[in-house]
Amino acid sequence: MTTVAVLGAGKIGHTVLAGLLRAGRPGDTLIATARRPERAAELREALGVRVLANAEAAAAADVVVLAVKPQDAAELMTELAGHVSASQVVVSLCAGLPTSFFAKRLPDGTPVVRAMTNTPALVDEAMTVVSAGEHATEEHLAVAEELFRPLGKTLRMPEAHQDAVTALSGSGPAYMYYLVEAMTDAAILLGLPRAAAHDLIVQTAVGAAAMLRDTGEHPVKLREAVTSPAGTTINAVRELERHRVRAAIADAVEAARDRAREIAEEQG
Ligand SMILES: NC(=O)C1=CN([C@@H]2O[C@H](COP(=O)(O)OP(=O)(O)OC[C@H]3O[C@@H](n4cnc5c(N)ncnc54)[C@H](O)[C@@H]3O)[C@@H](O)[C@H]2O)C=CC1
Ligand SMILES: O=C(O)[C@@H]1CCC=N1
Repeated sequence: MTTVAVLGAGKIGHTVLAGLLRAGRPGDTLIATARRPERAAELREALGVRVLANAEAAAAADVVVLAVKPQDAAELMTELAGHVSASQVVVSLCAGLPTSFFAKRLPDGTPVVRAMTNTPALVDEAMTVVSAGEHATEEHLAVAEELFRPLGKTLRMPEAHQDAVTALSGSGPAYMYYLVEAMTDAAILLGLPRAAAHDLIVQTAVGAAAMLRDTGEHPVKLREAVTSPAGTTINAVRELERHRVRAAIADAVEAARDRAREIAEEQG
């Protein structure tokens, strides 16, 4: 079995490691790195994986997962100099950074896969999109897919789509939680107890998501089925349109995509 090192085991790195352990991967095939010694101790205790220095971790792994913030990636690559070779696969989770960012800092020919997952990996419901960099072959993409498959769904897309993917499914859970928060406020306005409102909204979100997934119906059809003539739902939909919520969502997703592009420019 391959050895996987997750460099920078913060929120998403920890989530990936925990998911792989849940899927039955032996702890001794996993390595984590952390900046602070307290974090390293936490990871050892919570996950039972090895926690090493970045260079040591990378050298010992077949698959090197980069899970630091994009702003910390260049420094990390300096630390890895001489410890990664073209026989390994580097999988970057860094928002915005193209595979070329890593390729020019790694030995010639090192395969780099750009991946974007999301936090529902915590409950094995992630959406992960993988894209091949210049030296990544079918085999390397398969390695990355195999890594993320236990955490939810995986999809291959050309790297050119990754900034849009980041804005959509990478950041997407935050938009869903924002909607839940807003609906909870609305429920409070209507006088519902907060705990009951939370349960109503969460089950409604879960039910609607299951309908989308299990029926395969177009969302418009599903919405129409809820919207009775001269009923209540159409009044709410009219307000959403009046407040230009559809346009606001388009602007929001575009702004996230633009930020991914900006990160790449800032980091060079
Ligand atoms: N949070 C999310 O939903 C998602 C995040 N990502 C990407 O994953 C990466 C990490 O994001 P988060 O986990 O949210 O951030 P985070 O800040 O929780 O995790 C990053 C971790 O890297 C550590 N770190 C930084 N430099 C290091 C170094 N040189 N050596 C060892 N550890 C180092 C930090 O101490 C921190 O614990 C980012 O590039 C982000 O774009 C990708 C998909 C989803
Ligand atoms: O907000 C961010 O930059 C990261 C990337 C996608 C989700 N979280």
